[in-house]
Amino acid sequence: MSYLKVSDISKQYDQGSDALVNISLTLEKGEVVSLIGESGSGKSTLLKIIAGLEVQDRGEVYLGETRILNPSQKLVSGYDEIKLIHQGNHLYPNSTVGENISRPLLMYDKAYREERVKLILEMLNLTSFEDKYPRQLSGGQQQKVAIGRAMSIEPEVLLLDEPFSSLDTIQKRELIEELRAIFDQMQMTVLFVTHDLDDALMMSGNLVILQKGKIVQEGKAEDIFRNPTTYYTAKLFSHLNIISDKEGAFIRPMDILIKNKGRNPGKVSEKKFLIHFNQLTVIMPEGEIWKVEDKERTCEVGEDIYLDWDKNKEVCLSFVSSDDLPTS
Ligand SMILES: Nc1ncnc2c1ncn2[C@@H]1O[C@H](COP(=O)(O)OP(=O)(O)OP(=O)(O)O)[C@@H](O)[C@H]1O
Repeated sequence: MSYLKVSDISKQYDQGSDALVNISLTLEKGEVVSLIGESGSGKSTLLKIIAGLEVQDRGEVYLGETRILNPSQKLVSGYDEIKLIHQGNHLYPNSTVGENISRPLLMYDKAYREERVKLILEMLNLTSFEDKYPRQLSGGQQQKVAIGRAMSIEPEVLLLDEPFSSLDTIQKRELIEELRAIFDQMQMTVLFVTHDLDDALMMSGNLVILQKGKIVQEGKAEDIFRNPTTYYTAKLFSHLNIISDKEGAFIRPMDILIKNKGRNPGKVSEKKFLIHFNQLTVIMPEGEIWKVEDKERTCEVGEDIYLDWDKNKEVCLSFVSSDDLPTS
């Protein structure tokens, strides 16, 4: 039996606009899943409903055998077993790191509190910061303290709602890697919400993709990358070049081979130096604009090149709405 079960959840804030539509998903104990979706796709609403902090119109959430009650069904909303952490989780500015982490443990005896705080500080590599105040910490360290505070009462499930969006890319990657190792070690069940695919992949290879309140695809990242079912999921991973003589077929810039002669002629109109390759903009015979990765960095603006690719690498979609495609 699944551990965290979200069953057929729907939610409308205003009549006529769906925030969530028939959302079902399950997490096993110790599973870490990244939930990705653009702004307004319903990610925060879903996490709040899972945590018992928002009222859904339909559907249920279970943690093991326990049904999670929403604020209309329970006097004090929320559960110690399910902790929601977001960017706005402010620390108490006049309390030290140690005091912040021990705050939720006030009703426990002193010895247990001290032991738990010590353990969390060690786990998060924050022992030397125990007596410091939040203002003396970096943004990443403050977020770690917020997570430590949520973990102090030993929750079963952590729901992370873009908690690192204020951090720079390097800080964020290091923190995600560090936390992932801790979650594995503690067998913590985690749903990590982000709008950034790189962050999602750093945290977990198991993805759930949300678009306009609906789950459009879920599974292993590699499978979604190679076999996306919608244009939106395909486009999350990279730019897609439209293969004009094949309906619903696309080729990713990284899957294109650049040749001196052959088929698919094009003219390089722009070259951008990126970390792992030069990104070329190529004008194709019918005026289509393609993006191509020049890994050898040999092509120049104005050059005529020929493009080739393995047919197996083509992304073929059975339905593409004209609204999805770029207008050019
Ligand atoms: N309290 C509210 N009252 C009315 N509408 C709301 C409320 N909260 C969210 N919504 C609407 O519900 C939809 C989903 O919002 P939600 O915040 O869950 O999305 P999100 O994916 O978390 O977005 P973001 O990444 O920008 O935080 C949006 O259209 C939003 O405008």
